[in-house]
Amino acid sequence: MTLIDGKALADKMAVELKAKVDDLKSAGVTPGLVVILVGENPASQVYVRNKERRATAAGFNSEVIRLSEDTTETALLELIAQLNQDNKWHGILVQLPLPAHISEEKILLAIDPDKDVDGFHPTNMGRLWSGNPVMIPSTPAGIMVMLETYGVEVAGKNALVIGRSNIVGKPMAQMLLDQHATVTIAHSRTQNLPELAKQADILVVAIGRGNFVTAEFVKPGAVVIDVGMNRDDNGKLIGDVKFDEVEPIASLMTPVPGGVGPMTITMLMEQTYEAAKRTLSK
Ligand SMILES: Nc1nc2c(c(=O)[nH]1)N[C@@H](CN(C=O)c1ccc(C(=O)N[C@@H](CCC(=O)O)C(=O)O)cc1)CN2
Ligand SMILES: [Mg+2]
Repeated sequence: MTLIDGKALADKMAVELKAKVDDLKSAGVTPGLVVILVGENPASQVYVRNKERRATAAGFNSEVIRLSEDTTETALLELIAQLNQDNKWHGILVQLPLPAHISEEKILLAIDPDKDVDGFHPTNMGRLWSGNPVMIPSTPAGIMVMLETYGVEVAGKNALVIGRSNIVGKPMAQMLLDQHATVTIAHSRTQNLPELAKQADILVVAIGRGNFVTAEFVKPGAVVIDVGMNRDDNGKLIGDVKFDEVEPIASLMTPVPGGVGPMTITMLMEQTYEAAKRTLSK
């Protein structure tokens, strides 16, 4: 089994991005990423800090707007409307999850689709599904880059995506389909899931249950991508795949941590850069 080193790939891409950003700056455009964080979710605080750090390291203009837990939906909508108008920002990102009193759907709909670096706006989801991707969700985008980098042939292969979220499962399925895989989407109510999974050449697991995928799910030689981030009873970070069991069966596999996660923020930076570059030709 070969381990897919997401961390090393992310670091390499960050170096290359810095050079591309320097060129873009010479042409008069500095990519700008603004991140909005509402509330005190500890994991979100870590992710947002990492985004800010990585944006600054890439040479972007970068700002984090931290709002209190009791921020109203109206206030957040007004802020987004302002940022949509501000040419300094090529990417606007609202960190999820939002507090329960704010509608995620309404907020995501308010972001200018051309600044929606997460690719969560229905316009961008529709662009992706109609074969004309512009801004795409960074987690599945990072997985596609990992597959390509590690020479995984996708065309004609059986790919099974376990999980149907808008953030990972659905866009992942479309990106694999776009590369001519035969794609199945499974989820918590799928019957005979181990049997189904055992037919997959490429297995992407984003179901959000620790150690869910065991040896009986995996075809010998399969490529196994683990999007899960769960805590075990001791507080240790674990994936959706039972690593020790699957490792002897798979040909290629992502670890948790150090696999899919680091590539997520890398792809966010790439998309912000691309959005900034597009303003040159406007
Ligand atoms: N607006 C968004 N909200 C959320 C997204 C998103 O893409 N856009 N995704 C997740 C959180 N997330 C980025 O925001 C994210 C999660 C995890 C990682 C990561 O690098 N994970 C590491 C482990 C980190 C740890 O030790 O806890 C890894 O897997 O190696 C990056 C980004 C939900 N919200
Ligand atoms: Mg993303």
